[in-house]
Amino acid sequence: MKPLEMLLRNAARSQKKIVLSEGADPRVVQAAIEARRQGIARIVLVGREEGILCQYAFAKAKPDEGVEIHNPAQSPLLDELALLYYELRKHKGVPLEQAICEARKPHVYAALLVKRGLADGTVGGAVATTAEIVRTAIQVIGPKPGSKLVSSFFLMLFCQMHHVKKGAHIFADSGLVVDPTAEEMSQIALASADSFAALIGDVPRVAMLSFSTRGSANHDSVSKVVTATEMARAAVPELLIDGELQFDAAFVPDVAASKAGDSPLGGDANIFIFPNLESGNIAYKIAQRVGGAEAIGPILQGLDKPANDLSRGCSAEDILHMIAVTAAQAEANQPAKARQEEFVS
Ligand SMILES: CC(C)(COP(=O)(O)OP(=O)(O)OC[C@H]1O[C@@H](n2cnc3c(N)ncnc32)[C@H](O)[C@@H]1OP(=O)(O)O)[C@@H](O)C(=O)NCCC(=O)NCCS
Ligand SMILES: CC(=O)OP(=O)(O)O
Repeated sequence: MKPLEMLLRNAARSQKKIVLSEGADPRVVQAAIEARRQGIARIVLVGREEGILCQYAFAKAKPDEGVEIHNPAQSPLLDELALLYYELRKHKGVPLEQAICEARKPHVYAALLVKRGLADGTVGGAVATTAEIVRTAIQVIGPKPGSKLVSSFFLMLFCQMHHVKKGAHIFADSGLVVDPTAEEMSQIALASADSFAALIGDVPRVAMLSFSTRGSANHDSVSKVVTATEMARAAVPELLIDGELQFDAAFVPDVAASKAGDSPLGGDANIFIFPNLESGNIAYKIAQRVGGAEAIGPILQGLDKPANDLSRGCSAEDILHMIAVTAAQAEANQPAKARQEEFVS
């Protein structure tokens, strides 16, 4: 089964409640309509009710029983959520009055719903910038126990006729950590390997990318990638990882054979870790816009609960796919015991 079909089918099975913080955006409403039509998730749309219903009317549709509309300013949950925000941020000197203002902001309200356990995950960023969405996710939902670094990745689906290699790949970090240290780059690699296994169910094969292969160039930024690879290998010896490699040596078996004949990846990596956000962000947009890859992201990893971003250039279909990914992350997060109880009841 194709990775996207698998994600959509698994989302439909789990019936998670996903909050869309930009509820009145026409692409968001289209995605909500399609998510309900395909039975992928229950949806909370955050925003002014008139604006949201207006978009439904344009689309000649009406919200069904699986859709809730929350206007933060009029929500009966506002006081409780503002208090929760205050508790989370008072150690940073945030006063209660400011907490109330913050909780009225749609993306903050959405993250608070997830933090409070009233929804399973949130998606925003069709309008807001990545910095706004990510800062809120980090401050409200927070890193999961044992994880210091929150990072992001794109699920890149190669499924066009011209794609010689088809299937799911990860590009990271293409959205969040601007200039990772070697240690941070190794953490991004390990988190991406876990995300790939959880979402796609395949064995991760990680390439640590550079403009150099096996010492063909000399520079501090090359040394960083070599050190990051060693750190990741030391932390998880069984992980299939190699670096420093150029993209062709990581992706094309013939080139791998000539440039890095000893590479355990053999030019068949499925996870590509970039040395910085410049290369990661530019690469995903070129692969998407020139190469015709389907790009789902930025998907955040290392958070306690799912909160995901979008590119402002996204389509309704991109948002639909992100709803499915968010549901899959929520399902993967859920302890096995809780899943069993849900299954029995
Ligand atoms: C994510 C981002 C907004 C954080 O930057 P910032 O808000 O200036 O960071 P700050 O240093 O002020 O940190 C804000 C909070 O987040 C925490 N934080 C920042 N980055 C973090 C990370 N990667 N993991 C975990 N925590 C992080 C800080 O510890 C701080 O916590 P606190 O408020 O409780 O003290 C920043 O990394 C960024 O702008 N990234 C690029 C986003 C972007 O434009 N991408 C391109 C398009 S996709
Ligand atoms: C991920 C990303 O690049 O987001 P945007 O296009 O909104 O800047």
